[in-house]
Amino acid sequence: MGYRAGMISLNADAPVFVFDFDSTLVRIETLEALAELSLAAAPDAEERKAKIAELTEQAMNGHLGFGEALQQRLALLGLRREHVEALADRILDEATISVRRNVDFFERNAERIYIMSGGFTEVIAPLAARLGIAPDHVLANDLVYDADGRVTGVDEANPLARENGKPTTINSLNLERPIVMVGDGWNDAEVKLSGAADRFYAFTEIVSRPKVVEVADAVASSMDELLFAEGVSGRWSYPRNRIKMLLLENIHPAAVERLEEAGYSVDTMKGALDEDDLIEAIKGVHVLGIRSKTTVTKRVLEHADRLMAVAAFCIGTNQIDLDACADKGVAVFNAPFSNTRSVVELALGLMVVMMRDVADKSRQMHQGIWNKSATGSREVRGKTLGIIGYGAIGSQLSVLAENLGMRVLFYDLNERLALGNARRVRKLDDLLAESDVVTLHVDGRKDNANIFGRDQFAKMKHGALFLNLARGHIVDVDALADAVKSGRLGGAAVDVFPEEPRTNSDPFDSPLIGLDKVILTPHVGGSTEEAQEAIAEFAAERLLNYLNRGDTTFCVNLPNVQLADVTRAHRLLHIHKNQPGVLAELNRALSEAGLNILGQHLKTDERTGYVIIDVDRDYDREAVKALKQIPGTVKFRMLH
Ligand SMILES: NC(=O)c1ccc[n+]([C@@H]2O[C@H](COP(=O)([O-])OP(=O)(O)OC[C@H]3O[C@@H](n4cnc5c(N)ncnc54)[C@H](O)[C@@H]3O)[C@@H](O)[C@H]2O)c1
Ligand SMILES: O=C(O)CC[C@@H](O)C(=O)O
Repeated sequence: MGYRAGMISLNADAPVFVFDFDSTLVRIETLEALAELSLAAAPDAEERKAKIAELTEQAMNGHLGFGEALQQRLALLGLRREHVEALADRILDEATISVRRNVDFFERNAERIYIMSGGFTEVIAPLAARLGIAPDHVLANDLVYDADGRVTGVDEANPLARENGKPTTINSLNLERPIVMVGDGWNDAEVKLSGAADRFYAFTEIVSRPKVVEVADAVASSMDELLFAEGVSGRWSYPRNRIKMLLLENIHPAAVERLEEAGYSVDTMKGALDEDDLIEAIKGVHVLGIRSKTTVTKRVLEHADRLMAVAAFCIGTNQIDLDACADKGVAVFNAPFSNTRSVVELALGLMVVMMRDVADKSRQMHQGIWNKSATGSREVRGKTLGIIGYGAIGSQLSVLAENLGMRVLFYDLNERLALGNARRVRKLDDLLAESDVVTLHVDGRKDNANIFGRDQFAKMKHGALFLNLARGHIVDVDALADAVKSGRLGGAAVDVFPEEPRTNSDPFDSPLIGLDKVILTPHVGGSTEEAQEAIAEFAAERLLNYLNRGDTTFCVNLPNVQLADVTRAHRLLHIHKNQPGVLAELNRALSEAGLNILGQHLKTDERTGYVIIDVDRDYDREAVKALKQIPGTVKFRMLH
C-alpha cells in the first residue's frame, strides 16, 4: 500500500483530532465487509447483506439508534473469529486514499489523535499501528466470543455499544479542548451536537450523507481538505482535491486512476470540444488533458482563469497555441515516445498490405469475386523505402524496414544519425525519385502545411506507394486523390486528414473516399491498448511532477528544469517574461522578505524565464507575496 512520508506537525495549541474509522480512515463499512466473509456460503446471503447495509444506512443517517443497529446486524452475521482476523489482515489495503497520502500527519501527531468507532478493536488495530496511534487512543467495541470462536456479541460495558456512545466516550476521557471530530455518520455528528466536540467535519471522500453534511461545521472531502481547513502546516500548500482536471477525448483510465490516487479531482469526457464549448468548460479548470482533436487557441486561453498545465496525451502539440500558453505561464506536456512503436507497426503492415493489394482483394471477396492472381502483388523485400522525417517514428521504422530486407533512404531538415544501413539524402527530390514507398513522418508544425502536393507526387516513381500517418494538413489531399486516380501512384494509405471528426458520431468526408488502392484509417496509428496506457502513465507522471514539485522535464513550451521533491523547505516557483531586470528584482524582493535561500535554479528560453527557489520554512508569508508584483511576472506559486 503506497503510504507516503513527509513532514506535517501540529502546533502546541492545535486541537485534538478524533477520527471515525469506517468510511473515514478506511473505505469500507466493517460490518458489510465482515458479512462478505461470514455469509459467503449462506443460501440467504444476499438478503442478509442487504438487510445489514440497510441497518447501517439507517444508523448512519440517525434513523435508528446505533446500539440497536449493532445488535441486529451482529445477529444477521453468524460471525466467527477467523472472519474478523481475515478482515484485520487486509485492513491496511482498505485505507482511504487521502489517509495513505497523509500518513505522516498521523505519525507525527499521534499523541493528539484518537480513533473512535462503533466497529471492532481487532479490525482497527493494524491500521492504527501503521499510523503510529497507540492502542489506548483506539476507542472501539470489543467482540465477545464463545469457546468455539463464534461471536456472541460485544462487551456491553463499553459505552460505544450503546446509544450516544461516542459523546459519552469522549466526555469520559476529559480531553484538552478544542476537539475536532471527523466522520461520515450521524453518530459522529452527535459528538459535536452534544457539545463533546468543538468542531465537526463531515468526511465525504467515501460517502456523503446529506443529513450529516447539513449539521456539520464544514465538509472535508479528503484528509488534505481537512488539514488545509484546520491550518495544519502540511505537505501540500493547497488541498489537491480542489485542483480540477478535465480530461477530454477518451483518455485511458490509467491516467484518471493515477491522478485521482494523487488526490486531484478529475472529470472526463469522451469526445473533443469545439472552441466555444471548451471556453465554457475550461472555467475553473487547473489542468486540461486532450489528444489531437481539441484545439487550444488564444481565445480559449483568455477564458482559462485557473489553468496551470495542458497535457497532450499524444505526440502532436500542433493543436495547442504553445506561445500563448507560455505567455500565460501554462506548462504544456506531451508523451513523445509512448505510441511511436504502434505507428511504426501500422505503417509496416500497411506497406505489406498495399504491396499485395490486400485491401482490394478483400473487398472483392466480400462481393463474391475470387481473383487468384499474382499480378501486381509484390514483396517488400528489396524495395526502397523513402522516409520523410527521421524522428522518433521515422528512425524506428527505418530499423524494422531494413529487417524486412528493404533499402532505406531518409530526408530530414535536421542532422540525424542514420541507423543501420539507412542513407540520408540531402534533397527531397532524390528520395522521391528513388523510392518504391514514400512515407511521411514529419511533425505537425504550421510550416509543414501542404509540403506534399502535386509537385512532389509528380516526382515520385510511377506506381510507387504513399503513406501519411503524420498529420493531415501536411498533404494536399486533392492532389493525392488525383495522383491515385491517374495511376501515378500505385496506392496510398492515409491515417490523418485535414478535417477530422471530433467524435465517433460526427461524419467523415474526404476526396479519398471510395478510391480503389486507397486504404483509409481513422487516425489510429497510435491507438493501441499498449500505447494508450503507456501515454496515460507517462503524461500523468509529467503533470504530477510539475504540480507537486515544479519539475518541467519534457515540457514543450517552458524551460526544462528537473527538480527533486520538496523536503524540509518551501519552494517558490516564479515564471516570468524573459526581459531584462526581472532576476535582479526577484533577488531584491527575496532579500527584503528575509528569506534564507536553500537552493535556487534559473532557466530561460527566448520567451520565458523559470526560477525555482527553495527557502527555509521560517519566513514572512506576506512578504513573499511581493514576488507576484515584480514587473514581468507571469505566474507565481508556492509548494510545501
Ligand atoms: N497517426 C497517429 O496516430 C500518430 C501517432 C503518433 C504520432 N503521429 C505524428 O507522427 C509524426 C512524427 O512523429 P515523431 O514522434 O516521429 O516526431 P519527431 O518530432 O520525433 O520527428 C519529426 C522529424 O521530422 C523532421 N521534420 C520536420 N519537418 C520536416 C520537413 N518539412 N522536412 C523534413 N523533415 C522534417 C524533424 O526534424 C524531426 O526529425 C508527427 O506529426 C506526429 O504528430 C501520428
Ligand atoms: O490519439 C490521438 O488523438 C493522436 C495520436 C497521434 O496523432 C499523436 O500525435 O500522438
